[in-house]
Amino acid sequence: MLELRNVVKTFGKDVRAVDGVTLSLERGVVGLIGHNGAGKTTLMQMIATLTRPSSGTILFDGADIVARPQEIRRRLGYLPQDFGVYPNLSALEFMQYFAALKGVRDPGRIKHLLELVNLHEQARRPAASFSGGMRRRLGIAQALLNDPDILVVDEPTAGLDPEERLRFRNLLGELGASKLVIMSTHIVSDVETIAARLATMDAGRLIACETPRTLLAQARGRVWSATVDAADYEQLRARVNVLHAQREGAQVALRIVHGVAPCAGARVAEPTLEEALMAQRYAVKEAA
Ligand SMILES: Nc1ncnc2c1ncn2[C@@H]1O[C@H](COP(=O)(O)OP(=O)(O)OP(=O)(O)O)[C@@H](O)[C@H]1O
Repeated sequence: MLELRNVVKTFGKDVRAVDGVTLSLERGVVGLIGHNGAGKTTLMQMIATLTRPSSGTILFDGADIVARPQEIRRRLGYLPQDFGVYPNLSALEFMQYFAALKGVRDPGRIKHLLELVNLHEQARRPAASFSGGMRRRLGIAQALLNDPDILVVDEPTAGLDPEERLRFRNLLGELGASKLVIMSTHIVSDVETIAARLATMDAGRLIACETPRTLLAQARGRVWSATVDAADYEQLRARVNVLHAQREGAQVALRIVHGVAPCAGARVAEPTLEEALMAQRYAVKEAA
């Protein structure tokens, strides 16, 4: 469906925001994970045809989207990181406004989408009174007006409370059954139950794009739990990658990623997905 071949985006002489990304994506939710500045937004903006690659190719169902951006625009929904609503418009008016801009004439579609994002009961309230989560759900509803095949959402869960997060996650998971949904986030738990694949980026590069199952399998045997004396902790920390440390009186309970047992008494632990991603990051760094 979507194919990126050696995509590069540079800003000025020094910044390689996206550095040679090659990636092939089909239907389902893809979580795009990376630290601040990893290149997620730039990559998504190129897919959304809001900025052009400096080099490389992006194909959507075989069509080059740089040469023919309309091929993907017709079938794309995009929710930018800094999505804003018009405070004086109600949710219904907002949707009517965007439906008119996008040439969507079916009023039933607006009703359906407001129900889908669970805003139908607040449809006549001005958006100024909406919470962050409600605003973002309205953003998803407008991105779905044209019934897109590909939905690109840039950090939609930032600043949401746990309940809104869960609601949003479930909504994107449902949409992933019939569409390619690309969602960037810093927070692994936002995508771990819904993502078919996790694409990790670091300094513009794609580290890997794997299923959660593969990531966990790769990390198995490399994540350890251990409890050490606080006095030994500093020394150990200088030698191995510590994922988590919790002080318990004179001792420290640790989760560690390491190829072999990191210290006496360490036990192999079942990795969480977040730990598996960190283990992958360390493995790439060590190989470099
Ligand atoms: N218009 C621009 N001009 C110059 N540099 C830019 C521009 N846009 C992005 N960058 C730089 O490119 C790099 C990647 O930025 P990008 O916003 O894509 O990262 P990100 O992973 O989305 O980060 P965040 O999680 O903070 O949104 C950063 O070093 C950023 O400063």
